Amino acid sequence: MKNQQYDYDVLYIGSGHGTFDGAIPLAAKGFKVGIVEYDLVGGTCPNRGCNAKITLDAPVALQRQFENLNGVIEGEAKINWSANLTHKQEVIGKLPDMIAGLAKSVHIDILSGHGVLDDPHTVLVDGTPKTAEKIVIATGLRPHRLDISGSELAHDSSDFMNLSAMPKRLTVIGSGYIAMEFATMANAAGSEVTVITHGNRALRKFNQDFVEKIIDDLQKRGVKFVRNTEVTSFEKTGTALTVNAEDNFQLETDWILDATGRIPNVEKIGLDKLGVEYNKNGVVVNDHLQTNVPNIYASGDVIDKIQPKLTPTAVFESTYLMHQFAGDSSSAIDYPAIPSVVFTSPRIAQVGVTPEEAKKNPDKYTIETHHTPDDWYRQVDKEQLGDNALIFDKEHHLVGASEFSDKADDAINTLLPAIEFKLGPEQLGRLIYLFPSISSSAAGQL
Ligand SMILES: Cc1cc2nc3c(=O)[nH]c(=O)nc-3n(C[C@H](O)[C@H](O)[C@H](O)COP(=O)(O)OP(=O)(O)OC[C@H]3O[C@@H](n4cnc5c(N)ncnc54)[C@H](O)[C@@H]3O)c2cc1C
Ligand SMILES: NC(=O)c1ccc[n+]([C@@H]2O[C@H](COP(=O)([O-])OP(=O)(O)OC[C@H]3O[C@@H](n4cnc5c(N)ncnc54)[C@H](O)[C@@H]3O)[C@@H](O)[C@H]2O)c1
Repeated sequence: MKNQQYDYDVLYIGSGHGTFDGAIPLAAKGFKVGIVEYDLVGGTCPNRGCNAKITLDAPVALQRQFENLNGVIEGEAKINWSANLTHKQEVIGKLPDMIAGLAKSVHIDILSGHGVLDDPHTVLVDGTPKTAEKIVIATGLRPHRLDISGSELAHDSSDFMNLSAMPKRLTVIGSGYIAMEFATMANAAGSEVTVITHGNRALRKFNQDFVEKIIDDLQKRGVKFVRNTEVTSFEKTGTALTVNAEDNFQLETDWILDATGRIPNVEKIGLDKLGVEYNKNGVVVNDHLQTNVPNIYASGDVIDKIQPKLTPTAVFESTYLMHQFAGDSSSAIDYPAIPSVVFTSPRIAQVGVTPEEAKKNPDKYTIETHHTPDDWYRQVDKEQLGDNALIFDKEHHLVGASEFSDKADDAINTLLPAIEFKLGPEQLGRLIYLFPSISSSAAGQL
Protein backbone atom coordinates (compact mmCIF):
# COMPACT_ATOMS: atom_id res chain seq x y z
CA MET A 1 0.00 0.00 0.00
CA LYS A 2 1.54 3.28 -1.12
CA ASN A 3 -1.22 5.65 0.04
CA GLN A 4 -2.90 5.08 3.43
CA GLN A 5 -5.60 7.71 2.81
CA TYR A 6 -7.72 5.46 0.59
CA ASP A 7 -8.86 1.81 0.50
CA TYR A 8 -6.80 1.27 -2.69
CA ASP A 9 -3.96 2.81 -4.63
CA VAL A 10 -5.77 1.88 -7.85
CA LEU A 11 -9.35 0.71 -8.32
CA TYR A 12 -10.42 -0.64 -11.72
CA ILE A 13 -14.04 -0.83 -12.91
CA GLY A 14 -14.19 -3.92 -15.16
CA SER A 15 -11.97 -7.00 -15.13
CA GLY A 16 -11.09 -7.56 -18.82
CA HIS A 17 -7.72 -7.32 -20.56
CA GLY A 18 -7.98 -3.53 -20.20
CA THR A 19 -7.51 -4.21 -16.49
CA PHE A 20 -5.87 -7.47 -15.48
CA ASP A 21 -2.74 -7.50 -17.67
CA GLY A 22 -1.64 -4.32 -15.87
CA ALA A 23 -3.38 -4.71 -12.50
CA ILE A 24 -1.71 -8.03 -11.64
CA PRO A 25 1.91 -6.85 -12.14
CA LEU A 26 1.04 -3.55 -10.41
CA ALA A 27 -0.18 -5.42 -7.32
CA ALA A 28 2.91 -7.64 -7.50
CA LYS A 29 4.98 -4.45 -7.10
CA GLY A 30 3.26 -3.80 -3.75
CA PHE A 31 0.40 -1.50 -4.76
CA LYS A 32 -3.02 -2.12 -3.23
CA VAL A 33 -5.38 -2.88 -6.11
CA GLY A 34 -9.12 -3.51 -6.31
CA ILE A 35 -11.18 -4.69 -9.31
CA VAL A 36 -14.94 -4.19 -9.54
CA GLU A 37 -16.76 -6.68 -11.79
CA TYR A 38 -20.45 -7.57 -12.11
CA ASP A 39 -20.06 -10.48 -14.52
CA LEU A 40 -17.44 -13.16 -15.20
CA VAL A 41 -13.88 -12.25 -14.22
CA GLY A 42 -11.72 -11.71 -17.31
CA GLY A 43 -14.34 -9.81 -19.32
CA THR A 44 -15.29 -10.32 -22.94
CA CYS A 45 -12.21 -11.87 -24.56
CA PRO A 46 -11.84 -15.06 -22.49
CA ASN A 47 -15.53 -15.60 -21.74
CA ARG A 48 -17.50 -14.48 -24.79
CA GLY A 49 -14.97 -13.18 -27.32
CA CYS A 50 -11.62 -14.29 -28.73
CA ASN A 51 -10.95 -17.48 -26.76
CA ALA A 52 -14.49 -18.84 -27.11
CA LYS A 53 -14.71 -17.92 -30.79
CA ILE A 54 -11.32 -19.34 -31.82
CA THR A 55 -12.15 -22.65 -30.10
CA LEU A 56 -15.42 -22.93 -32.02
CA ASP A 57 -13.58 -21.96 -35.21
CA ALA A 58 -10.80 -24.57 -34.86
CA PRO A 59 -12.80 -27.39 -36.52
CA VAL A 60 -13.85 -24.99 -39.30
CA ALA A 61 -10.21 -24.22 -40.14
CA LEU A 62 -9.40 -27.93 -39.95
CA GLN A 63 -12.34 -28.76 -42.20
CA ARG A 64 -10.93 -26.37 -44.83
CA GLN A 65 -7.49 -27.94 -44.58
CA PHE A 66 -9.08 -31.37 -44.87
CA GLU A 67 -11.04 -30.19 -47.91
CA ASN A 68 -7.85 -28.90 -49.58
CA LEU A 69 -6.14 -32.24 -49.00
CA ASN A 70 -9.22 -34.23 -49.96
CA GLY A 71 -8.09 -37.40 -51.71
CA VAL A 72 -4.81 -37.35 -49.83
CA ILE A 73 -6.92 -37.72 -46.70
CA GLU A 74 -10.01 -39.83 -47.28
CA GLY A 75 -13.42 -39.61 -45.61
CA GLU A 76 -15.68 -36.80 -44.55
CA ALA A 77 -14.90 -33.97 -42.12
CA LYS A 78 -18.23 -33.04 -40.56
CA ILE A 79 -18.59 -30.66 -37.62
CA ASN A 80 -20.54 -31.94 -34.62
CA TRP A 81 -21.76 -28.59 -33.29
CA SER A 82 -22.85 -29.78 -29.87
CA ALA A 83 -19.49 -31.52 -29.32
CA ASN A 84 -17.82 -28.32 -30.52
CA LEU A 85 -19.77 -26.37 -27.91
CA THR A 86 -18.76 -28.81 -25.16
CA HIS A 87 -15.13 -28.51 -26.26
CA LYS A 88 -15.35 -24.69 -26.20
CA GLN A 89 -16.69 -24.79 -22.65
CA GLU A 90 -13.86 -27.15 -21.59
CA VAL A 91 -11.33 -24.65 -22.96
CA ILE A 92 -12.82 -21.44 -21.55
CA GLY A 93 -14.74 -22.67 -18.48
CA LYS A 94 -11.79 -22.46 -16.10
CA LEU A 95 -10.49 -19.07 -17.29
CA PRO A 96 -12.42 -16.79 -14.87
CA ASP A 97 -11.18 -18.76 -11.84
CA MET A 98 -7.67 -18.87 -13.27
CA ILE A 99 -7.58 -15.08 -13.78
CA ALA A 100 -9.20 -14.44 -10.37
CA GLY A 101 -6.64 -16.82 -8.83
CA LEU A 102 -3.73 -14.88 -10.36
CA ALA A 103 -5.24 -11.63 -9.06
CA LYS A 104 -5.79 -13.01 -5.57
CA SER A 105 -2.24 -14.42 -5.48
CA VAL A 106 -0.99 -10.80 -5.47
CA HIS A 107 -3.68 -9.73 -2.95
CA ILE A 108 -6.01 -7.96 -5.40
CA ASP A 109 -9.55 -7.61 -4.02
CA ILE A 110 -12.16 -8.66 -6.56
CA LEU A 111 -15.27 -6.73 -5.62
CA SER A 112 -18.39 -8.34 -7.12
CA GLY A 113 -21.01 -5.81 -8.11
CA HIS A 114 -21.88 -2.85 -10.28
CA GLY A 115 -19.35 -0.01 -10.04
CA VAL A 116 -20.49 3.61 -10.20
CA LEU A 117 -18.26 6.67 -9.75
CA ASP A 118 -19.53 8.76 -6.84
CA ASP A 119 -16.76 11.33 -6.46
CA PRO A 120 -13.23 11.55 -7.97
CA HIS A 121 -11.90 9.10 -5.35
CA THR A 122 -14.97 6.94 -4.64
CA VAL A 123 -16.66 4.08 -6.49
CA LEU A 124 -19.94 2.70 -5.18
CA VAL A 125 -19.93 -1.08 -5.54
CA ASP A 126 -23.60 -2.06 -5.44
CA GLY A 127 -23.94 1.01 -3.21
CA THR A 128 -20.95 0.35 -0.89
CA PRO A 129 -18.29 3.08 -1.13
CA LYS A 130 -14.70 2.07 -1.95
CA THR A 131 -12.05 4.76 -2.19
CA ALA A 132 -8.88 4.93 -4.28
CA GLU A 133 -6.15 7.37 -5.17
CA LYS A 134 -6.57 6.49 -8.87
CA ILE A 135 -9.53 4.97 -10.68
CA VAL A 136 -9.46 3.24 -14.08
CA ILE A 137 -12.63 2.94 -16.17
CA ALA A 138 -12.30 -0.31 -18.14
CA THR A 139 -15.94 -1.20 -18.73
CA GLY A 140 -15.57 -2.34 -22.37
CA LEU A 141 -18.29 -2.61 -25.01
CA ARG A 142 -21.65 -4.32 -25.30
CA PRO A 143 -23.58 -5.42 -28.42
CA HIS A 144 -25.46 -2.71 -30.30
CA ARG A 145 -29.05 -3.77 -30.92
CA LEU A 146 -31.08 -2.54 -33.89
CA ASP A 147 -33.80 -0.18 -32.74
CA ILE A 148 -36.60 -1.74 -34.82
CA SER A 149 -39.84 -3.57 -34.14
CA GLY A 150 -39.16 -7.15 -33.06
CA SER A 151 -35.51 -6.50 -32.16
CA GLU A 152 -35.97 -8.72 -29.07
CA LEU A 153 -36.29 -11.70 -31.48
CA ALA A 154 -32.66 -11.26 -32.57
CA HIS A 155 -29.59 -12.55 -30.71
CA ASP A 156 -25.99 -11.48 -30.13
CA SER A 157 -22.58 -13.16 -30.49
CA SER A 158 -22.71 -14.58 -26.94
CA ASP A 159 -26.04 -16.29 -27.70
CA PHE A 160 -24.50 -17.76 -30.88
CA MET A 161 -21.57 -19.19 -28.92
CA ASN A 162 -24.02 -20.92 -26.58
CA LEU A 163 -26.27 -22.40 -29.30
CA SER A 164 -26.72 -26.08 -28.41
CA ALA A 165 -27.87 -26.90 -31.96
CA MET A 166 -27.13 -25.03 -35.18
CA PRO A 167 -30.38 -23.58 -36.63
CA LYS A 168 -31.41 -24.80 -40.09
CA ARG A 169 -31.62 -21.21 -41.41
CA LEU A 170 -29.59 -18.40 -39.85
CA THR A 171 -29.65 -14.73 -40.82
CA VAL A 172 -26.85 -12.33 -39.97
CA ILE A 173 -27.39 -8.57 -39.96
CA GLY A 174 -24.18 -6.61 -40.55
CA SER A 175 -20.90 -7.40 -42.30
CA GLY A 176 -18.19 -6.53 -39.76
CA TYR A 177 -15.87 -8.83 -37.81
CA ILE A 178 -18.57 -10.74 -35.95
CA ALA A 179 -20.90 -11.04 -38.95
CA MET A 180 -18.22 -12.51 -41.22
CA GLU A 181 -16.63 -14.84 -38.64
CA PHE A 182 -19.95 -16.19 -37.37
CA ALA A 183 -21.43 -16.57 -40.88
CA THR A 184 -18.35 -18.68 -41.73
CA MET A 185 -18.83 -20.91 -38.65
CA ALA A 186 -22.58 -21.34 -39.13
CA ASN A 187 -22.14 -22.22 -42.82
CA ALA A 188 -19.42 -24.76 -42.02
CA ALA A 189 -21.66 -26.32 -39.38
CA GLY A 190 -24.41 -26.83 -41.97
CA SER A 191 -26.75 -23.86 -41.53
CA GLU A 192 -28.29 -22.03 -44.52
CA VAL A 193 -26.82 -18.58 -43.93
CA THR A 194 -27.94 -15.21 -45.29
CA VAL A 195 -25.93 -12.05 -44.56
CA ILE A 196 -27.85 -8.78 -44.89
CA THR A 197 -25.78 -5.61 -45.10
CA HIS A 198 -27.10 -2.06 -45.17
CA GLY A 199 -24.17 -0.82 -47.27
CA ASN A 200 -22.26 -2.31 -50.15
CA ARG A 201 -18.90 -2.91 -48.45
CA ALA A 202 -18.15 -5.60 -45.89
CA LEU A 203 -15.21 -5.36 -43.43
CA ARG A 204 -14.75 -1.74 -44.39
CA LYS A 205 -11.31 -1.30 -42.83
CA PHE A 206 -9.82 -4.24 -44.77
CA ASN A 207 -8.49 -4.42 -48.33
CA GLN A 208 -11.68 -4.67 -50.39
CA ASP A 209 -10.12 -6.81 -53.16
CA PHE A 210 -9.39 -9.49 -50.55
CA VAL A 211 -12.75 -9.06 -48.77
CA GLU A 212 -14.60 -9.64 -52.05
CA LYS A 213 -12.63 -12.86 -52.63
CA ILE A 214 -13.68 -14.10 -49.20
CA ILE A 215 -17.30 -13.23 -49.97
CA ASP A 216 -17.05 -15.04 -53.36
CA ASP A 217 -15.80 -18.13 -51.56
CA LEU A 218 -18.58 -17.98 -48.95
CA GLN A 219 -21.14 -17.57 -51.75
CA LYS A 220 -19.78 -20.68 -53.48
CA ARG A 221 -20.31 -22.46 -50.17
CA GLY A 222 -23.97 -21.39 -50.16
CA VAL A 223 -23.93 -18.22 -48.05
CA LYS A 224 -26.27 -15.60 -49.54
CA PHE A 225 -25.26 -11.92 -49.35
CA VAL A 226 -28.03 -9.35 -49.62
CA ARG A 227 -26.44 -5.90 -49.92
CA ASN A 228 -27.69 -2.32 -49.67
CA THR A 229 -30.69 -3.51 -47.69
CA GLU A 230 -31.99 -1.68 -44.62
CA VAL A 231 -33.74 -4.08 -42.24
CA THR A 232 -36.98 -2.59 -40.88
CA SER A 233 -38.47 -5.24 -38.54
CA PHE A 234 -38.39 -8.81 -37.29
CA GLU A 235 -41.56 -10.78 -36.61
CA LYS A 236 -42.54 -14.20 -35.41
CA THR A 237 -44.49 -16.20 -37.99
CA GLY A 238 -45.56 -19.54 -36.49
CA THR A 239 -42.42 -21.39 -35.50
CA ALA A 240 -40.25 -19.31 -37.83
CA LEU A 241 -39.14 -15.67 -37.96
CA THR A 242 -39.47 -13.15 -40.75
CA VAL A 243 -36.92 -10.44 -41.51
CA ASN A 244 -38.55 -7.44 -43.21
CA ALA A 245 -36.52 -4.83 -45.05
CA GLU A 246 -37.07 -1.84 -47.31
CA ASP A 247 -38.44 -2.38 -50.86
CA ASN A 248 -40.73 -5.20 -49.66
CA PHE A 249 -37.81 -7.54 -48.96
CA GLN A 250 -38.84 -10.48 -46.77
CA LEU A 251 -36.89 -13.49 -45.60
CA GLU A 252 -38.06 -16.42 -43.52
CA THR A 253 -35.45 -17.69 -41.08
CA ASP A 254 -35.01 -19.63 -37.82
CA TRP A 255 -32.45 -17.51 -35.97
CA ILE A 256 -31.22 -13.92 -36.30
CA LEU A 257 -27.76 -12.67 -35.30
CA ASP A 258 -27.72 -8.89 -34.83
CA ALA A 259 -24.05 -8.16 -35.59
CA THR A 260 -24.43 -4.42 -36.10
CA GLY A 261 -21.49 -3.41 -33.92
CA ARG A 262 -20.58 -2.92 -30.27
CA ILE A 263 -21.04 0.23 -28.19
CA PRO A 264 -19.15 1.52 -25.13
CA ASN A 265 -20.42 0.96 -21.58
CA VAL A 266 -20.46 4.61 -20.58
CA GLU A 267 -23.96 4.80 -19.08
CA LYS A 268 -24.86 4.32 -15.41
CA ILE A 269 -21.25 4.54 -14.20
CA GLY A 270 -21.42 8.11 -12.87
CA LEU A 271 -19.58 9.88 -15.70
CA ASP A 272 -22.13 12.73 -15.86
CA LYS A 273 -22.09 13.25 -12.09
CA LEU A 274 -18.30 13.75 -12.13
CA GLY A 275 -18.22 15.55 -15.49
CA VAL A 276 -15.99 12.89 -17.09
CA GLU A 277 -15.98 13.59 -20.82
CA TYR A 278 -17.30 10.87 -23.16
CA ASN A 279 -19.10 10.48 -26.48
CA LYS A 280 -20.72 7.71 -28.53
CA ASN A 281 -17.28 6.14 -29.20
CA GLY A 282 -16.30 6.00 -25.54
CA VAL A 283 -14.45 7.85 -22.78
CA VAL A 284 -12.26 10.72 -23.96
CA VAL A 285 -8.63 10.47 -22.76
CA ASN A 286 -5.39 12.37 -23.34
CA ASP A 287 -2.10 10.83 -24.48
CA HIS A 288 -1.58 9.48 -20.93
CA LEU A 289 -4.98 7.70 -20.97
CA GLN A 290 -6.14 10.25 -18.41
CA THR A 291 -9.69 11.61 -18.51
CA ASN A 292 -10.44 15.29 -17.88
CA VAL A 293 -10.66 14.35 -14.16
CA PRO A 294 -6.91 13.96 -13.54
CA ASN A 295 -6.90 10.92 -11.21
CA ILE A 296 -9.44 9.01 -13.36
CA TYR A 297 -8.08 7.03 -16.31
CA ALA A 298 -9.58 4.74 -18.96
CA SER A 299 -8.23 1.57 -20.54
CA GLY A 300 -9.30 -0.88 -23.25
CA ASP A 301 -12.29 -0.88 -25.57
CA VAL A 302 -14.19 1.80 -23.63
CA ILE A 303 -11.71 4.48 -24.79
CA ASP A 304 -12.70 6.74 -27.70
CA LYS A 305 -9.70 6.02 -29.98
CA ILE A 306 -8.58 5.41 -33.53
CA GLN A 307 -6.60 2.26 -32.65
CA PRO A 308 -8.48 -1.02 -33.26
CA LYS A 309 -10.59 -2.06 -30.26
CA LEU A 310 -8.90 -5.43 -29.84
CA THR A 311 -7.41 -7.48 -27.01
CA PRO A 312 -3.75 -6.68 -27.80
CA THR A 313 -4.60 -2.95 -27.72
CA ALA A 314 -6.29 -3.36 -24.31
CA VAL A 315 -3.28 -5.35 -23.03
CA PHE A 316 -0.91 -2.63 -24.25
CA GLU A 317 -2.97 0.09 -22.54
CA SER A 318 -3.30 -1.67 -19.19
CA THR A 319 0.43 -2.43 -19.21
CA TYR A 320 1.18 1.21 -20.11
CA LEU A 321 -0.93 2.40 -17.14
CA MET A 322 0.81 -0.06 -14.83
CA HIS A 323 4.21 1.50 -15.71
CA GLN A 324 2.79 5.02 -15.23
CA PHE A 325 1.24 4.19 -11.84
CA ALA A 326 4.37 2.40 -10.67
CA GLY A 327 6.47 5.43 -11.62
CA ASP A 328 8.57 3.49 -14.17
CA SER A 329 7.73 6.02 -16.89
CA SER A 330 5.89 9.29 -17.40
CA SER A 331 5.95 9.41 -21.19
CA ALA A 332 2.88 9.63 -23.42
CA ILE A 333 1.47 6.39 -24.80
CA ASP A 334 3.21 5.46 -28.05
CA TYR A 335 1.15 2.78 -29.79
CA PRO A 336 3.12 0.34 -31.95
CA ALA A 337 1.81 -1.02 -35.27
CA ILE A 338 -1.35 -2.95 -34.29
CA PRO A 339 -2.31 -5.83 -36.57
CA SER A 340 -5.89 -7.01 -37.06
CA VAL A 341 -7.32 -10.27 -38.36
CA VAL A 342 -10.76 -11.59 -39.19
CA PHE A 343 -10.97 -15.32 -38.50
CA THR A 344 -12.92 -16.28 -41.59
CA SER A 345 -11.60 -19.24 -43.59
CA PRO A 346 -9.43 -18.09 -45.36
CA ARG A 347 -8.46 -15.43 -42.80
CA ILE A 348 -7.88 -11.78 -43.68
CA ALA A 349 -5.19 -9.89 -41.77
CA GLN A 350 -3.38 -6.59 -42.06
CA VAL A 351 -0.99 -4.20 -40.35
CA GLY A 352 0.37 -0.74 -41.08
CA VAL A 353 -0.16 1.12 -44.35
CA THR A 354 -3.03 -0.44 -46.34
CA PRO A 355 -2.94 -1.10 -50.10
CA GLU A 356 -5.71 1.54 -50.51
CA GLU A 357 -3.55 4.19 -48.78
CA ALA A 358 -0.49 3.12 -50.78
CA LYS A 359 -2.35 3.37 -54.10
CA LYS A 360 -3.39 6.93 -53.23
CA ASN A 361 0.25 7.90 -52.48
CA PRO A 362 2.42 6.40 -55.27
CA ASP A 363 5.12 9.01 -54.57
CA LYS A 364 5.56 7.56 -51.05
CA TYR A 365 4.94 3.84 -51.42
CA THR A 366 5.42 0.86 -53.70
CA ILE A 367 3.22 -2.24 -53.55
CA GLU A 368 4.37 -5.80 -54.21
CA THR A 369 1.72 -8.48 -54.57
CA HIS A 370 1.96 -12.27 -54.35
CA HIS A 371 -0.49 -15.07 -55.04
CA THR A 372 0.24 -17.14 -51.92
CA PRO A 373 -0.68 -20.61 -53.37
CA ASP A 374 2.32 -20.14 -55.72
CA ASP A 375 4.65 -20.46 -52.73
CA TRP A 376 5.96 -24.06 -52.51
CA TYR A 377 5.33 -24.23 -48.75
CA ARG A 378 1.65 -23.30 -49.14
CA GLN A 379 1.41 -26.15 -51.67
CA VAL A 380 2.18 -28.59 -48.86
CA ASP A 381 -1.37 -27.91 -47.60
CA LYS A 382 -2.65 -27.43 -51.18
CA GLU A 383 -3.72 -23.90 -50.25
CA GLN A 384 -6.30 -22.83 -52.85
CA LEU A 385 -6.98 -19.16 -52.17
CA GLY A 386 -4.68 -16.34 -51.11
CA ASP A 387 -3.07 -13.07 -52.08
CA ASN A 388 -0.97 -10.59 -50.23
CA ALA A 389 0.19 -7.02 -50.68
CA LEU A 390 3.43 -5.75 -49.15
CA ILE A 391 3.84 -1.99 -48.94
CA PHE A 392 7.34 -0.47 -48.93
CA ASP A 393 8.46 3.13 -48.42
CA LYS A 394 11.00 4.74 -50.74
CA GLU A 395 13.91 3.36 -48.64
CA HIS A 396 12.40 -0.10 -49.19
CA HIS A 397 11.43 -0.54 -45.56
CA LEU A 398 8.29 -2.58 -45.10
CA VAL A 399 5.54 -0.25 -43.78
CA GLY A 400 2.41 -2.33 -44.32
CA ALA A 401 1.18 -5.82 -45.16
CA SER A 402 -2.22 -7.29 -45.99
CA GLU A 403 -3.02 -10.90 -46.72
CA PHE A 404 -5.95 -13.20 -47.16
CA SER A 405 -5.15 -16.88 -46.91
CA ASP A 406 -5.52 -19.82 -44.52
CA LYS A 407 -2.29 -18.69 -42.82
CA ALA A 408 -2.72 -14.91 -43.04
CA ASP A 409 -2.60 -14.47 -39.25
CA ASP A 410 0.77 -16.20 -38.89
CA ALA A 411 2.20 -14.53 -42.00
CA ILE A 412 1.30 -11.02 -40.77
CA ASN A 413 2.63 -11.79 -37.27
CA THR A 414 5.96 -12.73 -38.83
CA LEU A 415 6.21 -9.40 -40.65
CA LEU A 416 5.45 -7.26 -37.56
CA PRO A 417 9.04 -6.71 -36.34
CA ALA A 418 10.15 -5.55 -39.79
CA ILE A 419 7.38 -2.93 -39.77
CA GLU A 420 7.59 -1.82 -36.13
CA PHE A 421 11.39 -1.53 -36.07
CA LYS A 422 11.86 -0.51 -39.73
CA LEU A 423 14.38 -3.29 -40.21
CA GLY A 424 16.73 -2.96 -43.19
CA PRO A 425 18.23 -5.78 -45.31
CA GLU A 426 21.18 -6.29 -42.95
CA GLN A 427 19.00 -6.72 -39.86
CA LEU A 428 16.47 -8.86 -41.72
CA GLY A 429 19.36 -11.05 -42.85
CA ARG A 430 20.16 -11.80 -39.21
CA LEU A 431 16.70 -13.21 -38.49
CA ILE A 432 16.85 -16.96 -38.91
CA TYR A 433 13.45 -18.66 -38.98
CA LEU A 434 12.74 -22.35 -38.59
CA PHE A 435 12.53 -24.05 -41.95
CA PRO A 436 10.11 -25.04 -43.38
CA SER A 437 7.55 -22.80 -41.72
CA ILE A 438 5.08 -20.03 -42.50
CA SER A 439 7.52 -17.55 -40.95
CA SER A 440 10.39 -18.51 -43.25
CA SER A 441 8.00 -18.38 -46.17
CA ALA A 442 6.54 -14.96 -45.23
CA ALA A 443 9.91 -13.40 -44.35
CA GLY A 444 11.41 -14.81 -47.55
CA GLN A 445 9.33 -12.27 -49.50
CA LEU A 446 11.22 -9.30 -48.02
C1 LIG B 1 -17.41 -12.16 -30.30
C2 LIG B 1 -16.13 -11.40 -30.11
C3 LIG B 1 -14.96 -11.90 -30.63
C4 LIG B 1 -13.77 -11.21 -30.46
N1 LIG B 1 -12.64 -11.73 -31.02
C5 LIG B 1 -11.48 -11.07 -30.87
C6 LIG B 1 -10.28 -11.62 -31.42
O1 LIG B 1 -10.28 -12.68 -32.04
N2 LIG B 1 -9.13 -10.94 -31.22
C7 LIG B 1 -9.09 -9.75 -30.55
O2 LIG B 1 -8.00 -9.18 -30.40
N3 LIG B 1 -10.21 -9.20 -30.03
C8 LIG B 1 -11.40 -9.85 -30.17
N4 LIG B 1 -12.53 -9.32 -29.62
C9 LIG B 1 -12.43 -8.03 -28.89
C10 LIG B 1 -11.92 -8.25 -27.44
O3 LIG B 1 -12.76 -9.15 -26.78
C11 LIG B 1 -11.89 -6.92 -26.71
O4 LIG B 1 -11.09 -6.01 -27.44
C12 LIG B 1 -11.35 -7.03 -25.29
O5 LIG B 1 -12.10 -7.95 -24.54
C13 LIG B 1 -11.37 -5.65 -24.60
O6 LIG B 1 -11.06 -5.75 -23.23
P1 LIG B 1 -11.61 -4.66 -22.19
O7 LIG B 1 -11.02 -5.00 -20.87
O8 LIG B 1 -11.43 -3.31 -22.73
O9 LIG B 1 -13.19 -4.89 -22.14
P2 LIG B 1 -14.01 -6.18 -21.67
O10 LIG B 1 -13.25 -7.43 -21.85
O11 LIG B 1 -15.33 -6.07 -22.36
O12 LIG B 1 -14.18 -5.98 -20.10
C14 LIG B 1 -15.04 -5.03 -19.53
C15 LIG B 1 -15.58 -5.61 -18.24
O13 LIG B 1 -16.23 -4.59 -17.50
C16 LIG B 1 -17.34 -5.13 -16.84
N5 LIG B 1 -18.19 -3.99 -16.49
C17 LIG B 1 -18.77 -3.10 -17.32
N6 LIG B 1 -19.41 -2.14 -16.61
C18 LIG B 1 -19.21 -2.43 -15.31
C19 LIG B 1 -19.61 -1.80 -14.10
N7 LIG B 1 -20.31 -0.67 -14.08
N8 LIG B 1 -19.26 -2.39 -12.93
C20 LIG B 1 -18.55 -3.54 -12.90
N9 LIG B 1 -18.12 -4.16 -14.03
C21 LIG B 1 -18.45 -3.61 -15.21
C22 LIG B 1 -17.92 -6.09 -17.86
O14 LIG B 1 -18.74 -7.06 -17.23
C23 LIG B 1 -16.64 -6.69 -18.45
O15 LIG B 1 -16.27 -7.85 -17.74
C24 LIG B 1 -13.75 -9.99 -29.75
C25 LIG B 1 -14.94 -9.48 -29.21
C26 LIG B 1 -16.11 -10.18 -29.39
C27 LIG B 1 -17.39 -9.64 -28.78
N1 LIG C 1 -11.06 -11.13 -35.03
C1 LIG C 1 -11.20 -10.12 -34.19
O1 LIG C 1 -10.25 -9.50 -33.77
C2 LIG C 1 -12.59 -9.72 -33.73
C3 LIG C 1 -13.66 -10.58 -33.89
C4 LIG C 1 -14.91 -10.18 -33.46
C5 LIG C 1 -15.07 -8.94 -32.88
N2 LIG C 1 -14.00 -8.12 -32.73
C6 LIG C 1 -14.16 -6.78 -32.15
O2 LIG C 1 -15.48 -6.62 -31.70
C7 LIG C 1 -15.98 -5.38 -32.07
C8 LIG C 1 -17.34 -5.49 -32.68
O3 LIG C 1 -17.38 -6.27 -33.85
P1 LIG C 1 -18.66 -6.14 -34.76
O4 LIG C 1 -18.54 -7.10 -35.89
O5 LIG C 1 -19.88 -6.18 -33.90
O6 LIG C 1 -18.58 -4.63 -35.25
P2 LIG C 1 -18.06 -3.99 -36.61
O7 LIG C 1 -17.99 -2.54 -36.35
O8 LIG C 1 -16.89 -4.71 -37.15
O9 LIG C 1 -19.26 -4.27 -37.64
C9 LIG C 1 -20.54 -3.72 -37.50
C10 LIG C 1 -21.33 -4.01 -38.77
O10 LIG C 1 -22.68 -3.60 -38.55
C11 LIG C 1 -23.12 -2.83 -39.65
N3 LIG C 1 -24.17 -1.93 -39.18
C12 LIG C 1 -24.04 -0.92 -38.29
N4 LIG C 1 -25.25 -0.34 -38.08
C13 LIG C 1 -26.15 -1.02 -38.83
C14 LIG C 1 -27.54 -0.90 -39.06
N5 LIG C 1 -28.26 0.03 -38.46
N6 LIG C 1 -28.11 -1.79 -39.90
C15 LIG C 1 -27.39 -2.74 -40.51
N7 LIG C 1 -26.08 -2.90 -40.35
C16 LIG C 1 -25.46 -2.05 -39.52
C17 LIG C 1 -21.86 -2.13 -40.14
O11 LIG C 1 -22.01 -1.70 -41.47
C18 LIG C 1 -20.83 -3.25 -39.99
O12 LIG C 1 -20.86 -4.10 -41.10
C19 LIG C 1 -14.96 -4.72 -32.95
O13 LIG C 1 -14.40 -3.68 -32.17
C20 LIG C 1 -13.93 -5.74 -33.21
O14 LIG C 1 -12.69 -5.13 -33.04
C21 LIG C 1 -12.77 -8.49 -33.16
